[in-house]
Amino acid sequence: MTKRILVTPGEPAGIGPDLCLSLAQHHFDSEIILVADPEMLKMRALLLGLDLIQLQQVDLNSAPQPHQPGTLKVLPVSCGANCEPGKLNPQNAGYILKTLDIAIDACLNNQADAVTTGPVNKAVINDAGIPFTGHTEYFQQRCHTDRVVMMLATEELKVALATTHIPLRKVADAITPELLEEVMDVLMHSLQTDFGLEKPRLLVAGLNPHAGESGHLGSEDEEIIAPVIQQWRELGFPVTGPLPADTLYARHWLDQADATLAMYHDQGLPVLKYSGFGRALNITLGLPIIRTSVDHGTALDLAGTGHANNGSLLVAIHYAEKMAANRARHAN
Ligand SMILES: NC(=O)C1=CN([C@@H]2O[C@H](COP(=O)(O)OP(=O)(O)OC[C@H]3O[C@@H](n4cnc5c(N)ncnc54)[C@H](O)[C@@H]3O)[C@@H](O)[C@H]2O)C=CC1
Ligand SMILES: NCC(=O)COP(=O)(O)O
Repeated sequence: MTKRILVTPGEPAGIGPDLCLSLAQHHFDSEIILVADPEMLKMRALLLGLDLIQLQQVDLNSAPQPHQPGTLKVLPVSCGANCEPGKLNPQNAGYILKTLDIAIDACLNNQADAVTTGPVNKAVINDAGIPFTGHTEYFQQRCHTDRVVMMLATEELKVALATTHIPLRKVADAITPELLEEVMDVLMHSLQTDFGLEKPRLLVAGLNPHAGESGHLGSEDEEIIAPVIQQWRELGFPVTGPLPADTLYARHWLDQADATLAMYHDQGLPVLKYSGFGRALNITLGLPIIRTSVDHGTALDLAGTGHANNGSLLVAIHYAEKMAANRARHAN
């Protein structure tokens, strides 16, 4: 059956709208629907010389039809405020969150099979007076899910994160046995069900330099991370660590693993972006719905220029399609 994927362009001043417009030129087996302001899209299309694309308004009660190149389906949501490429406007924060809410609700109500999100600027949403740390936490909250895990992935490397958008100063306190147990549960379950890895080979990074150097450079590695790893090893899973993060991301170790778990955002993601920026996707594991996303930010400098690369958005949509088909197979 044809799947329905909702795509939110994210920050309207960024490259999200440009990338979404580029989808008209691609083939998808599923139905692709942008949840966005059609007027904003038309203005961006004009700027980019893509104004021949037919924008078709849809509602979610119709049966999904495969994507037709040259056309784009749009579920209309009005920006309500001025929107210039490259210029953030806090007055559009409500619009951005509304597109996410519509997409989340449609998935929760089984009117759509997955949502793929474009990048948002977290600061401008906060500047509008709305506390917002990221899609990951927003989807967790809106789906009433106790624990989710952020994972960025390419064909060759999967990097999951134990903590997401918190200040570095708070990371060590956040690494508790309870957190790690929950993160490992979500991660291992998703690697098994969504990625078909029966016994995932996982490398877990330590928190401190040299994984604590036997306790001389911090106690978290031995006292908190190692016992959680041991629990999984006793269940027969090939989980290795805590490894010094610099060693873990060396080819020697990665060649023996299906996935890696980093303790914080900037421990794992620079490696992923160095090796695969532009062809990676971001997935929120543990949600009742499917959410994939791009591996990059709003790139305000490129909005409206035609120089933004849509590789990651294509990967994120294709992966959402794959996950939706997988879940439908499991459900039958
Ligand atoms: N999924 C999301 O919503 C994400 C949002 N962000 C947000 O994006 C904002 C800007 O973040 P930055 O760290 O500056 O990262 P960024 O990814 O927006 O930009 C970093 C550099 O990469 C380039 N770049 C980014 N995407 C590109 C693309 N598709 N094609 C070609 N070049 C591209 C940019 O021009 C810039 O030089 C922040 O507010 C951050 O919170 C960042 C990552 C993910
Ligand atoms: N660096 C990836 C990132 O921060 C994405 O955050 P989110 O908005 O997907 O939660």
